[in-house]
Amino acid sequence: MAGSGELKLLGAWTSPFVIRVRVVLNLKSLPYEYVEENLASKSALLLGSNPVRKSVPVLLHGGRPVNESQVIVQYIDEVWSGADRPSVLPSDSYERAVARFWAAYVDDKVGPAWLAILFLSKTEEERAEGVERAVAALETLEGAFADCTKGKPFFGVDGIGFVDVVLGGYLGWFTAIDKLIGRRLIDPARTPLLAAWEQRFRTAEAAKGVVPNDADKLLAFRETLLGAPLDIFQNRVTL
Ligand SMILES: N[C@@H](CCC(=O)N[C@@H](CS)C(=O)NCC(=O)O)C(=O)O
Repeated sequence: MAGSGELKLLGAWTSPFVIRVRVVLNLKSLPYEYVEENLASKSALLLGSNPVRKSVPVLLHGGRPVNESQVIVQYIDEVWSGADRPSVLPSDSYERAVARFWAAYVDDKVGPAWLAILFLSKTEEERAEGVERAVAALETLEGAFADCTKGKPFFGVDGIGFVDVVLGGYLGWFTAIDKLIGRRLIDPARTPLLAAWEQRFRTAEAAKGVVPNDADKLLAFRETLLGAPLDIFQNRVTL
């Protein structure tokens, strides 16, 4: 098994993409050095490690960078496998393909809606439209959850898995959205299975201290971003 003494994660505390990696590092009980990046003034290490995207997360393993959160999660799962390290992806090839499909769906559908609601909508109507798009994607995921889990608590085979961490990374910002719109984005009436899943994920040991739950702090952070002419989001978002 590869050594774990040389892991460094470049991140940002609010980033859904960073959070999913941290949850997996916790699940695997891997010690790592966490470096909080200021995305308005990126470090030379970040720019040198991820020159193409210049984004977080970046995982440095023995000094070598791995980029893109879903790639990082799969890398960690492959390198640190075995009986003492719970697997995030299923061992069965077909089930693995299904998990990858739904993880991609989350970032294709929930990700842009999240950005629209919090950062890109200019009017109440545009925000409401973003909320509806998010809820529609969550309804589709509700069906996937029922199909994939057949009564189990998480998408993963034996606990928190790939789709769980990919979707769970957004839950911090969902807390802020809940406060902004005055109701739960993961609506217990429309998506009861996911609403129960949300509570389980938030309280899981691996998510504690990693998934933010302070809506006011997140909304204050959002205000600073909205007030700054940063290119943090518009580069990669297709609405
Ligand atoms: N697809 C990427 C998205 C990463 C991403 O968008 N990170 C944001 C923070 S939430 C970032 O670093 N933005 C800075 C920039 O793009 O300049 C991943 O999954 O890792």
